[in-house]
Amino acid sequence: MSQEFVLETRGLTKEFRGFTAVDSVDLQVEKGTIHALIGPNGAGKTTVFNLLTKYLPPTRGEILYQGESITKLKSNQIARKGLVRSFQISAVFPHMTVLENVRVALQRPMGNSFHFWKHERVLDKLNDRAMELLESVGLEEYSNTITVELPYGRKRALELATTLAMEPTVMLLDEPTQGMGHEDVDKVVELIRQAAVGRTILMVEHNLGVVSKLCDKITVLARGAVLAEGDYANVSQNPKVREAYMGSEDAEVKGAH
Ligand SMILES: Nc1ncnc2c1ncn2[C@@H]1O[C@H](COP(=O)(O)OP(=O)(O)OP(=O)(O)O)[C@@H](O)[C@H]1O
Repeated sequence: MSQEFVLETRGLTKEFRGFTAVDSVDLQVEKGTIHALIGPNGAGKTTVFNLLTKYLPPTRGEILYQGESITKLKSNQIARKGLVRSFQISAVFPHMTVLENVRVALQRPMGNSFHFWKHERVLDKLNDRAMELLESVGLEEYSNTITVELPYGRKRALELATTLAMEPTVMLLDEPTQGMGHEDVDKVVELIRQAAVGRTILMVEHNLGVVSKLCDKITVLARGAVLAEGDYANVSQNPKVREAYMGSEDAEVKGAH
């Protein structure tokens, strides 16, 4: 048992009809850290995330969470154990208000999310907690806004609030700053930093500036395998990493400053 690692993969492999998208990946995520999974397009990052959150079954290998094998568990089972993925496509209900979305998320751990419309009064009791969560992501003034009307960056903040409602121990963030302008990126970086207090975060992130600011440890994937690992300074100087990113050194330098 490796207690120091809250999340670990051993020989994790995914083949799609003979094509190896994830190749014997040994990932070790230390408790209390913000860990990034980076790599060029097609490196296998999304597939690793899909394996970790059980959207896909692995071809081979093992996944351990808090020292226990979760290889055979389902998505909802691991979410209940505290391994929760955020920033998924449509993680929120667009036609509910912002507050309603958080209340629904607060109901999820209780396993009765499908009956939320029947218990309006019960849900009202959750308002305080929901407002607290909205405050924690700076959305209190948007509580009565219909979610579809939220600006993009705010929608992401709401997704973070709905994830926090599930009281995750480990949060998996899938490209949290994707498609955002500078200002929103800075806000989300700050939110992630706050959300990371007392938790562990594993994130796939293309913006290397964000990675350099936030992450304690970086695992670089290339062609499905781990190419390098370390802190940003280490990894960004690694010639193998620079080569794998071919021509994107510019982006790296720009992104980091
Ligand atoms: N369901 C699938 N069937 C076949 N091949 C797949 C499938 N999913 C992913 N792949 C292939 O596996 C490889 C890894 O893809 P993946 O999406 O995990 O990479 P990524 O690092 O997330 O890329 P990006 O940065 O572009 O999102 C790619 O070559 C992709 O075409």
